[in-house]
Amino acid sequence: MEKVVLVTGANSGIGLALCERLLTEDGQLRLCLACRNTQRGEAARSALLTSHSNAHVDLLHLDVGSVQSVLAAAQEVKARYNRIDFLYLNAGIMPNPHIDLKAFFRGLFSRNVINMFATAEGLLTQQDQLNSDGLQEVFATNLFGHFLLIRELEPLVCRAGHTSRVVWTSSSNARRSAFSIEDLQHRDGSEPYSSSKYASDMLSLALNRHKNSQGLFSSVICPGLVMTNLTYGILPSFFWTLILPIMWLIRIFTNTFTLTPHNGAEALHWLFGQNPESLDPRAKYHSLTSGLGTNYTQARQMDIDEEMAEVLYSKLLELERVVRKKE
Ligand SMILES: NC(=O)C1=CN([C@@H]2O[C@H](COP(=O)(O)OP(=O)(O)OC[C@H]3O[C@@H](n4cnc5c(N)ncnc54)[C@H](OP(=O)(O)O)[C@@H]3O)[C@@H](O)[C@H]2O)C=CC1
Ligand SMILES: CC(C)=CCC[C@@H](C)[C@H]1CC[C@H]2C3=C(CC[C@]12C)[C@@]1(C)CCC(=O)[C@@H](C)[C@@H]1CC3
Repeated sequence: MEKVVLVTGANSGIGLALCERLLTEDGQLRLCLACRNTQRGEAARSALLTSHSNAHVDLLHLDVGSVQSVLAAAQEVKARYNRIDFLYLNAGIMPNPHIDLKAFFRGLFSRNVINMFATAEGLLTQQDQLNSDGLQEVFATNLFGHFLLIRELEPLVCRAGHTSRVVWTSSSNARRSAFSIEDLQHRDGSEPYSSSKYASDMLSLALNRHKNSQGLFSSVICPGLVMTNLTYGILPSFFWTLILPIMWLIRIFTNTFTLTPHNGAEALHWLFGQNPESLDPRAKYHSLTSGLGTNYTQARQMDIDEEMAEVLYSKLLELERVVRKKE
């Protein structure tokens, strides 16, 4: 039976590389590229069909940062497919990033240097804003839109006698200290990206608790540091060009500099071949690349408070009720 796979943020970076790898692995797939920009989505679809001419690749208009778009896209998915085997929740943003250069140079000469390059802890802040639904944009895009999508697609992913999978593209930048259960949307802080990624780690755990019995299994991954539109937005492009040789050098010392979207998609691709019952719901699966360029996936335990994950889950359900009422 052909598998149905939906990928959000599929038109570039890690999402597009994942699609390429999945089609190479399984030519029978029905792949749905969920993209907010139809032109960019069409370009990605054409590129995939150039290398996989017999593949089934569909396009879906989806802006995960908009409640109305998520509801409309979910209706469309339910009309097109009768089940979803894999839901890759990969779309993500980091708007207006700011690097603390002082902290960077301090970190460079400290014992924490490897961790700093792997997680960017203490280096990055962002400026977030409200979207047209009155939600914080980073929270709405990286977390809530995806949550709403899962809820809407429950008839296709929670089916008796059938297993479906949700995979979140999280980050090693996810940090417990950046998240507050009193301020889910991170209105008052300056690390909305870290907060939203930590929330996705918790939500994955809660989804497993609530939905495993209905055949839905959730996992989280970190792609490592990958050169994509997201990272190019952090520093001016001439700077990246300048330091790129240094970055390839750093790769000798840390396996988290995966650098290419193909390498970054390793854990996403690896999960595709795994039996969900063999996975650890408390683990984050990291894409890693050795100094010699070999890709592999490693499970690392997440720093998660199960009780807080439950509270987050119920708060998201409550917010869902509120936004549905508005709609
Ligand atoms: N690059 C890295 O080092 C790391 C990335 N990640 C995560 O990987 C994921 C993929 O990012 P990456 O490939 O790096 O960056 P890209 O910017 O290349 O990809 C992000 C994708 O998400 C899409 N997207 C953004 N906002 C929305 C939206 N509102 N609705 C629908 N799609 C949207 C983008 O579409 P569009 O082209 O229209 O903008 C794009 O296709 C993100 O979740 C990111 O947080 C995690 C750790 C490290
Ligand atoms: C390599 C040199 C000499 C300088 C680059 C310094 C920073 C720009 C760089 C160091 C660690 C990086 C990093 C990320 C962005 C760029 C850095 C801060 C991320 C935050 C990108 C998005 C993610 O989700 C994280 C996993 C990355 C963690 C490391």
